[in-house]
This record gives sequence, structure tokens and C-alpha cells, in this order.
Amino acid sequence: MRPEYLAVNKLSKQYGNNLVVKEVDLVIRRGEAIGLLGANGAGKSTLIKSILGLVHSSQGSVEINASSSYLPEQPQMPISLSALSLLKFKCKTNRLPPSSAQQALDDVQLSKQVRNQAMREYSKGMRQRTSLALALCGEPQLIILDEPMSGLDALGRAEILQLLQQRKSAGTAFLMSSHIVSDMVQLCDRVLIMASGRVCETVELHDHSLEEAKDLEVRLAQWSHRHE
Ligand SMILES: Nc1ncnc2c1ncn2[C@@H]1O[C@H](COP(=O)(O)OP(=O)(O)OP(=O)(O)O)[C@@H](O)[C@H]1O
Repeated sequence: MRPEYLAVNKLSKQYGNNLVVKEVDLVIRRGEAIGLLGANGAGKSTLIKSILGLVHSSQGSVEINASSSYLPEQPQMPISLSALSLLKFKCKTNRLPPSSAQQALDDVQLSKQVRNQAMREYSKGMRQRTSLALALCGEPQLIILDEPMSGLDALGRAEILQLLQQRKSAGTAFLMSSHIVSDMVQLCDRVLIMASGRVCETVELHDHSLEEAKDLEVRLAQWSHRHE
């Protein structure tokens, strides 16, 4: 059996009296991609932050047995730097070969000219590609992505999806939240539908077809209505 990269057991998170993540169980193995789907406020980002220890979980346990990286929903970028300087800095602090910086920026298709400009001059899509390059740089075994396609146009989404699929085929594991069901269906093996902090249903994907995407949309709408 493929190694377990992430094991989450009965994880809960409470803000004041508000229980926003409720007893979530989750296992991700090498080469698996798991999607988190849910309406605004369902608890996806809080679950991700609790897994990463960025917020203290109220209950439960998390085991990560892999090198990992994280793309936040709203990355804070040092905009006076260029993407290349930022990636080179990451390589230095993580003891990665300097060539990994150029490689990651090639992978996300940020042009040679743009990667040398200060990020304050970037469009939203260029910033998102830079954030993705940061998450992919050094080829971590487990990559956690909170809304990775945010700000990308249709072609950009297709390019990034293809890149993530290649990494997955090579054994990288993913946990990804997104509102774009069609993207999620193309990459993921399983999708966890969340509503009011709880995983209401786990949907296994088989042929990654349009029909599976439509079925997922219907299930998401049903669960989200029940928890309004
Ligand atoms: N720092 C915080 N303090 C108090 N409540 C919070 C905090 N962060 C999030 N919440 C609450 O937790 C709940 C879940 O929020 P979360 O951001 O995890 O949802 P989400 O599913 O990621 O939503 P979206 O799709 O809009 O990004 C919401 O009710 C939100 O108001």
C-alpha cells in the first residue's frame, strides 16, 4: 500500500463558541489528490490552517509524514521583490539548489521578463503563478492548496491543472480547496463536501468526466441548502 503522507483524526476547531471544523477525519497517501468543496464559510480554509498548525486546533490530531508546502488563500507577497528573487530566497533558506527557482517559474510559465520585475507591477494572475511556484518549488511530497486557481484565466487554469496532474502522476499528493468543481474533478480522486464545518459526504471520482462534475455540483447544492 502507498505510504500515508497525511493522517487527520477527529480534528475540530472552535472560535469562541463557534465550532467551525467538526471532527474531521482524513488520510492522504502518495499520489492521491483530495478536494475540499463547500459553500463560503463551510470551514475549508480553517480545516487547512488547523492541519498545518497555523491555528490551534481545539481537538484531534494531525500527522504529516512528508515534505510539504502550502499555498494560502490570500498570499502575502513582498511586492518590492521580483518573483525570481523571492524563489531564490526560498531555495537558499530551504537548502534547495538555486536552479530550483528558475525551474519552478518555468513550470508555472511566468515569463523570463516578468519574473525579473518587482511584484508590485504584477497582475493578479502573475502573483498567483508566483505563489504556485513557491508551493511547487523543491518538489515537496505533499502540497496543500487553498484556492489555487484564484485570479487565473481559463488558459492559465488549464496550464496549472496540467502541471498539477503531472506532479500527481509522479507521486505528489495534494489537498486542494476550490469553488471550481470542474477543475477539482479533473485532478482529484476523492472530494470531501463540507457544510457547517462537517464533512457531510466523501465522493469517490472514477472517470473525471463532465457527468461526475455535474453530480458533484448537485450534491454540493443539496448539502449547502440543508445547512443554511
Ligand atoms: N479568525 C477567525 N475568528 C473567528 N471566526 C473565524 C475566523 N476565521 C474564520 N472564521 C469563521 O469560521 C467559519 C469558516 O470559515 P472558513 O474561512 O474556514 O470558510 P471557507 O469554507 O474557507 O470559506 P470561503 O469559501 O469563503 O473561503 C466562518 O463562519 C468564519 O466566519
